[in-house]
Amino acid sequence: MKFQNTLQFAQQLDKEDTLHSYQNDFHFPVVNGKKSIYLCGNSLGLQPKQTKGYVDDVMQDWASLAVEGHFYAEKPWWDYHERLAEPLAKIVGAKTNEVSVMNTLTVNLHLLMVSFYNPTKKRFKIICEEKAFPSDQYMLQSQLRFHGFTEEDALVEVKKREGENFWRTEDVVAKINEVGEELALVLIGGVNYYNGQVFNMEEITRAGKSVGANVGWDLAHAAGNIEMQLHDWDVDFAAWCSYKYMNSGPGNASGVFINEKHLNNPDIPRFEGWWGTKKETRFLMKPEFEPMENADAWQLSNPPVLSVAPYLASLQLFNAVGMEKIVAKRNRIVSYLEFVLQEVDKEVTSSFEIITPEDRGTQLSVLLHGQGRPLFDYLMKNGVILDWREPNVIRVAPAPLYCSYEDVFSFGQILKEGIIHLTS
Ligand SMILES: Cc1ncc(COP(=O)(O)O)c(C=O)c1O
Ligand SMILES: Nc1ccccc1C(=O)C[C@H](N)C(=O)O
Repeated sequence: MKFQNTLQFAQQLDKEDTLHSYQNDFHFPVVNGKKSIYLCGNSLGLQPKQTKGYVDDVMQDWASLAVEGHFYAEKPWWDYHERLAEPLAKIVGAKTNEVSVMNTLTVNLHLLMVSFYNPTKKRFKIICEEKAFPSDQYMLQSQLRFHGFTEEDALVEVKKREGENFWRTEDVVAKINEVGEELALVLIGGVNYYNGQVFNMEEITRAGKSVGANVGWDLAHAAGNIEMQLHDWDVDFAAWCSYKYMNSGPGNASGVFINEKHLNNPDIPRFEGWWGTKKETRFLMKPEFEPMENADAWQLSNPPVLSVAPYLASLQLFNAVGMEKIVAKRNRIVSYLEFVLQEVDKEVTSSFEIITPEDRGTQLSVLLHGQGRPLFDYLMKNGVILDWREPNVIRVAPAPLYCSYEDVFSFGQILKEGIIHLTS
């Protein structure tokens, strides 16, 4: 489709957009008395209007039932998290028994490494992407130290090529083959937080498995953003947070995927707690741990219901729409965003470049050579909410459920005004 950089054209795209009305289901921050243009769903998704009801229900049950709420609330708390597995499995391409919701992302990655990183003298190396999200770096470094290795010995980072802003799949695969029999684990962010690149998870997983390594993915920026088939790709494990594209609220519960083939395998080590033991016998308070037969075996504690409830609300919305429609809109709105940025670049003597490669989801990362931080500040002051990543990147992510083409057009106009304002 040939795009035009006019308000009328953007409004026409909105008219054709079957997801357009979903923006009314979200709360938007107001800046200067006006609804903001929210392009930051890759960091914190907006609050769906129906979420409060889900949380209020829990508060009400707590008030009126107190401890009885565990078993007699309308949605009893003791198995509240089970309601999330089916809708969530659809989003990440898993079987229902392979998915669970618990803890938070970094915690879950640590717990999953307990199960899937069991180094030996011969096979102990981990492959990750260079400049992974810092929490992932700290997690990997501390796991290595815990097992008696050092980063220098055991952490292999796949680099981008000189002068390029993205990773090449062939370089990841070549590194996997090079490390070969020494490779214990591949653990990469499925969508990179900085440049927005979508890794070829299927091919990289295949390569990792072919040399005998475990393969896991940090899907913080992937869940609710791209379509995945974790089960069919034979991924061993994955974890993601729910507060970005999945709109479940700040610091909220994380999702995990554990491949069915690893469930009920007594040889896989695991840190355990009472919510991982069989429901049927849990309250007999026996000393023996009898694992749940699904991914819930990794649960430690009784679910933080107030944090899981918003995730359920959000999943209900996601499933009502379906990932297929979300991805179709995402492709179009990101292409439109790219077009609008290119138009701005033509109209004013700016100097920025989009560093996100073609394999992308909802986010475009824009490297600013010129104005940098003042331009970002200008955008924020003028009602565009996006984010800044050191040293000089703004990340722009029009989440398909609540961003409109008009938002993208207006962003382009404000960006242009900002550049003119700062260079005049
Ligand atoms: C790729 C990635 N990994 C890890 C994290 C850390 O998540 P959390 O603070 O929820 O553990 C984030 C975002 O905060 C992230 O984007
Ligand atoms: N949870 C947060 C709390 C405070 C500040 C940022 C975050 C983020 O989530 C950052 C996000 N992971 C990112 O890709 O930038």
